[in-house]
Amino acid sequence: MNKTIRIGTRGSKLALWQAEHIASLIRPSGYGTEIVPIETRGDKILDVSIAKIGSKGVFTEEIEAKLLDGSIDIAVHSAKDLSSELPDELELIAFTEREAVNDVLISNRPIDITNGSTLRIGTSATRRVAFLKHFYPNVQAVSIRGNLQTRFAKLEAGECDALLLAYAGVHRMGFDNYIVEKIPTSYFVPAVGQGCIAVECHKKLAFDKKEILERWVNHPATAVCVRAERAFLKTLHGGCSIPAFGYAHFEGDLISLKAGLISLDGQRVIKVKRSAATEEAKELGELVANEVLTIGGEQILKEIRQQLNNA
Ligand SMILES: NCc1[nH]cc(CCC(=O)O)c1CC(=O)O
Repeated sequence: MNKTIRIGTRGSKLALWQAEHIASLIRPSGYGTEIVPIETRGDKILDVSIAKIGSKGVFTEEIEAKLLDGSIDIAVHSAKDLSSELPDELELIAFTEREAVNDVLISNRPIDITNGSTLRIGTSATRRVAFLKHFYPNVQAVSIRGNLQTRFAKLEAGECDALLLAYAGVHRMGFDNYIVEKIPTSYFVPAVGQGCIAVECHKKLAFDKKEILERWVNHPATAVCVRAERAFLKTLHGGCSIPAFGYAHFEGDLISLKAGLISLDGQRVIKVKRSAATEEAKELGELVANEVLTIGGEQILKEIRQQLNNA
């Protein structure tokens, strides 16, 4: 029996860290691991914002091709970067235990975001730009792309006064010392899947390997929450380029999901919070999404599609 799990991943430092983390969870099982770095379209195109090149699969297509042809066993992704719809032959088999899901403000000097008339905050995620406009109308959002190291270099070079990033990535890359503020999830709701690492595989992956992943890598409580969030996103037909947000966590025995949409100008926030039993995670996501669509989300999505087409 072949007892080596071949792990496909993007080649960025964060992606390699995540793949290495998955390998470290697999290792105690007795199975070996091999990491296979794969370059994606999203890694090559650095000068246009992701929203404009069309988000669908830019960081995953080449990796999924290798899952389909069997040259890797699993692919490791930030759960956040995964499109809500996978190719039919593939599935998500494991989600790692989630750490802090917050966004954080990063700088090399003290920053007061509430007094931000002259602050330039580097970010390119549509959700963060819209939330900045909504909660901190005085700050200026400047588009900063590239991997985390590139973004830090741009901060150091003075292209912005601070960066707005996911805590998870900052922490994994060892940049904790630069965190000047942890922004509460109570109002700055994270992106779907933020802080969680997802493992994707072929539905026909060998049974023993599937069992290893389910037993040693998957964290059931996180998995059920992220599945609720992803059901929400799927019902909106959204990828990572729409300003949707969604965060589920346990409140006692129930999953509580807070999710919604924000208009690109930050003017309108549609937010719904509901809870359900764990067996109903998927239905919870769908229910919340349909409610968001009904109370104004449909209109926001329509406007966003028009604006992205015209950009
Ligand atoms: N969109 C890029 C991306 N994808 C995953 C992470 C960090 C890790 C995570 O959120 O799980 C980041 C960087 C960021 O948003 O700051």
